[in-house]
Amino acid sequence: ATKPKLFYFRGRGRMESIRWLLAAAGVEFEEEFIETTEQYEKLQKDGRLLFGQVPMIEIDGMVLAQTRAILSYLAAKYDLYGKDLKETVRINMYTDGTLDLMLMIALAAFKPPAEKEQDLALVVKRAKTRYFPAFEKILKDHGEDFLVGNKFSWADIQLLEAILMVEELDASVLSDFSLLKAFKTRISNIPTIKKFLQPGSQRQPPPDSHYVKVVRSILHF
Ligand SMILES: CCCCC[C@H]1O[C@@H](O)C[C@@H]1SC[C@H](NC(=O)CC[C@H](N)C(=O)O)C(=O)NCC(=O)O
Repeated sequence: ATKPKLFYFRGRGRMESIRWLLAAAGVEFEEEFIETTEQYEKLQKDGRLLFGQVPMIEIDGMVLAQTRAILSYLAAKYDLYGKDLKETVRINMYTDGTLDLMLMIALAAFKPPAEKEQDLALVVKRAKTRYFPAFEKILKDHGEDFLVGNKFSWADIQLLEAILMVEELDASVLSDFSLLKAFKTRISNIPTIKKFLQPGSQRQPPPDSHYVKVVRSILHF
């Protein structure tokens, strides 16, 4: 069978959570990195970008857009989406939260230095006062190894991704969250994730000025 193919810039952005979900599910995927306006405009002209936007992924004979729609499809396809609707809605709540937090980081990369610093300080504050306390409580109340139904799900994958991303901004961010520290170790040791965390995997590095320049030049903003 042909592997899923991802179309995005050579960076994290909105595509990184899709890379994480595929990797955690043990699914090999290919990428076409959009580095020039010509590439982007060809995809648009060929009608392959629903709303003229990326992320776009080709999978199972479909051309999919919209990050959350893609993530939901993959979670369901690889049995990472709960055993019933009540578990699925919890997974959606948790992943909407971690996606909100990660998109704050992604967008900060495009701000001028002073504003970027303020935005990233706010990300760490939100993580420490809003998001991580919520997940610490969920783990405490639930008393299981995973966030939902004591089975590994998309919610666990994305929380680990968010924890690691915030730790890149402040390495001590989990100091007050002992259950999250244990969660991080546990989920990082899941073989498919452990492999994805090794150098040389398809995981993208934090956004740098080159990446910002390329995206700006392609999207003309
Ligand atoms: C470092 C991370 C990248 C930051 C920049 C990205 O975040 C977004 O704000 C823009 C890009 S991602 C690229 C952007 N894509 C989206 O905004 C998709 C939003 C959609 N709701 C989704 O979730 O997939 C894009 O194609 N824009 C062209 C344009 O709309 O005409």
